[in-house]
Amino acid sequence: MDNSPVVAQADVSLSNSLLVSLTAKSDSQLQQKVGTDFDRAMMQRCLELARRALGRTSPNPLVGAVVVKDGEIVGEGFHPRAGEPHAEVFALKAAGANARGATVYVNLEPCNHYGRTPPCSEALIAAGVAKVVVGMVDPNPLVAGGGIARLRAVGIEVLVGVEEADCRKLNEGFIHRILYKRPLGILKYAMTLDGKIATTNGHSAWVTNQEARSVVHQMRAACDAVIVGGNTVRLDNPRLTSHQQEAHNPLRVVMSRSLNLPEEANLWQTKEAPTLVLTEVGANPIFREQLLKQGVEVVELSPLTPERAMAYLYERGFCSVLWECGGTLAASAIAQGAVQKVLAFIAPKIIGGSNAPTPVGDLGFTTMTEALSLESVQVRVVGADCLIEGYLPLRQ
Ligand SMILES: Nc1nc(O)c(N)c(N[C@@H]2O[C@H](COP(=O)(O)O)[C@@H](O)[C@H]2O)n1
Ligand SMILES: [Zn+2]
Repeated sequence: MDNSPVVAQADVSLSNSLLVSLTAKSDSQLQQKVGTDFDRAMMQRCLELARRALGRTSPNPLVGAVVVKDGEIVGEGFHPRAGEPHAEVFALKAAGANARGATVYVNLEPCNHYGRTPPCSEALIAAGVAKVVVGMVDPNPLVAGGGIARLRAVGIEVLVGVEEADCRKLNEGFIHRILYKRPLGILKYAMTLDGKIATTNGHSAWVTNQEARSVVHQMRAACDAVIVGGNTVRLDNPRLTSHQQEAHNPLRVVMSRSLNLPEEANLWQTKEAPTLVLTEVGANPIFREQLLKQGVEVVELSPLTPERAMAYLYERGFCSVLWECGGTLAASAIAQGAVQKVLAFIAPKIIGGSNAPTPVGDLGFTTMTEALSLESVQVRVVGADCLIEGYLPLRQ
């Protein structure tokens, strides 16, 4: 009898965006279903609304809210950016008097503090809502259950944990930022089936197909910054934008100790998206001036390391940073704890070349037992390519 994984094979041929979990069960399968089908559908609507501000809310989270009265949506809203009102406030405003006695759905616990804006808990109480359905507790110590407690204290029914896995995934950068005081570092690379990211002479356009490259563009739209090293600028001359009209473009960051970079590069064109060059104190002052004249921001950090870069980007309010660098920088970023998540595109191509570059340089490991085993691994087929996504084990 043929015991091959027929389901996976069949699905792969049917869909080019199929998600196959390598683990026995995916996170959402493992998660107990909370709420009714209607509750879950409303929470998914909140997530959809929240995504409208993808890449634009940091250091704040992505939040959407829906007000439901007598089974009908009477108000919706999302948080557009830090400093502007929260999702709940927009949704309550849209609902107007209909908010009295209504149920409010929101993917993150309503806040209960005065930050840049007043507490949403008080706005919900003032609007006279009867019930609040929450996707996840806010990890922000200023909230951390306080919003839920405040609502319950005045007799508002609160249900927590509806579609929690999806809510956490959408705001994984925000959660990581709050818990670890660093942006979430995501290492993305594209390699051939034989593990090469370019040919021996550095040519890499393109390892993967258009579909995979479009997924990368979407990833960029969701991130606050994308980092490359000087070598990537010299060899690939990338644009690092999201390549979509309305979408957010991340801050494009180049790490270069020497500032020995090309005079002309797509990254020095800053009309479409901003560029920041991180360098060492005093490096190549003439070229530094040239960059500044073209509108490129230059910041000196000594010593210039991935950890220092992430600490700096945290201070700038970033939640997520995409590492699109070569193997040497990727290895230091991993070694210094600047990477938590890996997105590896694998193209079914073989290029060979014993000196062709690979995605991760030397980590100093000598035995296979030292290998970093990714967790919560998911495999997705994207066009003709494959995307493996997973998380590095948390460092103690
Ligand atoms: N529930 C909820 N909805 C939103 O739309 C939000 N932006 C948040 N954010 C929480 O409040 C903090 C930011 O407060 P300010 O915008 O500075 O007033 C943020 O860290 C989250 O904890 N929550
Ligand atoms: Zn709020």
